[in-house]
Amino acid sequence: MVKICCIGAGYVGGPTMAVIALKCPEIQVAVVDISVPRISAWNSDTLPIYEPGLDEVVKKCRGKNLFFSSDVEKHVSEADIVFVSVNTPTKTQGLGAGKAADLTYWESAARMIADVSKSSKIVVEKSTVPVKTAEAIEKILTHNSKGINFQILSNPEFLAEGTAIQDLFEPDRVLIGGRETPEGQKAIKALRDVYAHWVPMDRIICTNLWSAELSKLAANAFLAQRISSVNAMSALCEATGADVSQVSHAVGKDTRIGPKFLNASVGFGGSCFQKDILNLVYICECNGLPEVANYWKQVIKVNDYQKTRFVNRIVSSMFNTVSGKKIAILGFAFKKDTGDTRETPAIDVCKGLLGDKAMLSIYDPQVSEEQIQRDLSMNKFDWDHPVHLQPTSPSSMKQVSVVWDAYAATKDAHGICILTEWDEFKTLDYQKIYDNMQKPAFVFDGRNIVDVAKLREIGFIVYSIGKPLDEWLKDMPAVA
Ligand SMILES: NC(=O)c1ccc[n+]([C@@H]2O[C@H](COP(=O)([O-])OP(=O)(O)OC[C@H]3O[C@@H](n4cnc5c(N)ncnc54)[C@H](O)[C@@H]3O)[C@@H](O)[C@H]2O)c1
Ligand SMILES: O=c1ccn([C@@H]2O[C@H](COP(=O)(O)OP(=O)(O)O[C@H]3O[C@H](CO)[C@@H](O)[C@H](O)[C@H]3O)[C@@H](O)[C@H]2O)c(=O)[nH]1
Repeated sequence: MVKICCIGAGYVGGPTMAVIALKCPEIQVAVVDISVPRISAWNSDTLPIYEPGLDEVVKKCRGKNLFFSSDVEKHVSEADIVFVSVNTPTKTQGLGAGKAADLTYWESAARMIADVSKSSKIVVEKSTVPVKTAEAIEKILTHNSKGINFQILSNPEFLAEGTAIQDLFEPDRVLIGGRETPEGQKAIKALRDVYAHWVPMDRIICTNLWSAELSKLAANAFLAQRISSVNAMSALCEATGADVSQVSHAVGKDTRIGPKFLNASVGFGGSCFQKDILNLVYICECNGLPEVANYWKQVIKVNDYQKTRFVNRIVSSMFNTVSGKKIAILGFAFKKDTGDTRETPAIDVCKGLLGDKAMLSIYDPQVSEEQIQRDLSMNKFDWDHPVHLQPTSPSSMKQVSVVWDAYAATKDAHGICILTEWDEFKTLDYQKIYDNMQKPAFVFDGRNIVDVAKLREIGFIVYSIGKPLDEWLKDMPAVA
């Protein structure tokens, strides 16, 4: 029986291994993590991450051919294939701080594999890593390997949170990079055989190691670049009276461009886009390519501009101050259908409003009060780390209250900011909300989900990103 072990039971390791276990009943899959609470949660009825469809998959396989354990060394030593799916956040200190990937977790996992292995293994990079990481990992493994053969493969993951199970069931592609030696090719085939249980062969792409590593960074950079492009257009739409949804629709109809990933928003978030682009920028700089680095840096700059622009719109619309005013924040997660808040634009928007002394009342159906308080008190990039590896929660902020209902959040508020596109925000009783708010009542829709005409009819002053401006906002500066 082939044995797989995955180091890192996070957003990638957990769902990916659960799907491999489901699709390959004859393979035994162990997911291990240094975090005992995280492993306990995977073994309980309340999984540590919220992901539609995940519960069902885990329940079908757990205890049969899928196991979650904190006995990392035992499972690694027994495995034929070891996936490494640990976090690779942005470095906060030292050389490359604020840009380069922090490979501390990766390196310690590699050293542990070298220490405990007694038989040959295929080691698979599942984490997103800088191009050429496999070379460094190879050195760590082979210098400690006591004659054991390790083959390194790069098999980056392309799932998106909120649709992880669907993405894993029907991936656009599976990418496997390996050495161009007979042993490397044999290792590629072994991993390809795992995915071939459910992924059509023409969707399994095999490349050299460096192409696979770089393709992951490139894919995220291209996706984020589309969002920054449409967000840049949204500012121009507001200045000219064009409607960004109409522009996106017209542009996306061109089959060379395509309709996906053209939704204007308050900015992209999530643990990947910013981190991976900063990493790409750093690699370009290290390779003497400042023009290429600056090109990609601009994607992040436009994203920061979009978040600042949104905050400035709120403050300038509300008589240039939100000091002491209650603002309802609807949605805190970086996108709908996840409880993940890493790099969520809500952190920057809330911090901007808190800087102007607003009183925030926050509601998100999947994010806990503890997480929100922690995010708002943390330094940039610290929130890239898993909760259990973050500094302990500082005392909670007095200007922030977290409530469990959109109606409680909006009661007596001066304004509402929609920061996550949860479906339930589309069907709220906005008349009831309006009746219970201070007047004039403002809605700032950072996700373009509300019916602007209907809300204006009720009496709201509405700002919706990239849409023709409300009379109220027309002569106010876009960036105060
Ligand atoms: N989140 C996503 O949607 C996504 C998608 C594709 C790729 N990725 C990439 O996958 C990687 C993992 O991301 P994630 O979101 O799953 O991270 P995560 O923080 O949710 O999970 C990583 C886990 O690794 C564990 N860990 C760290 N060092 C360890 C060690 N030495 N031994 C055992 N366990 C260890 C941590 O405790 C944590 O539970 C990152 O490189 C990320 O860029 C993420
Ligand atoms: O048209 C769009 C699409 C997305 N977003 C925002 O972009 C961010 C990222 O969304 P998404 O890409 O759907 O989620 P992630 O889970 O971050 O997935 C991305 O990052 C993963 C980690 O590398 C990759 O595996 C995925 O392929 C890639 O889509 C979120 O804040 C979205 O709200 C927009 O603002 N407009």
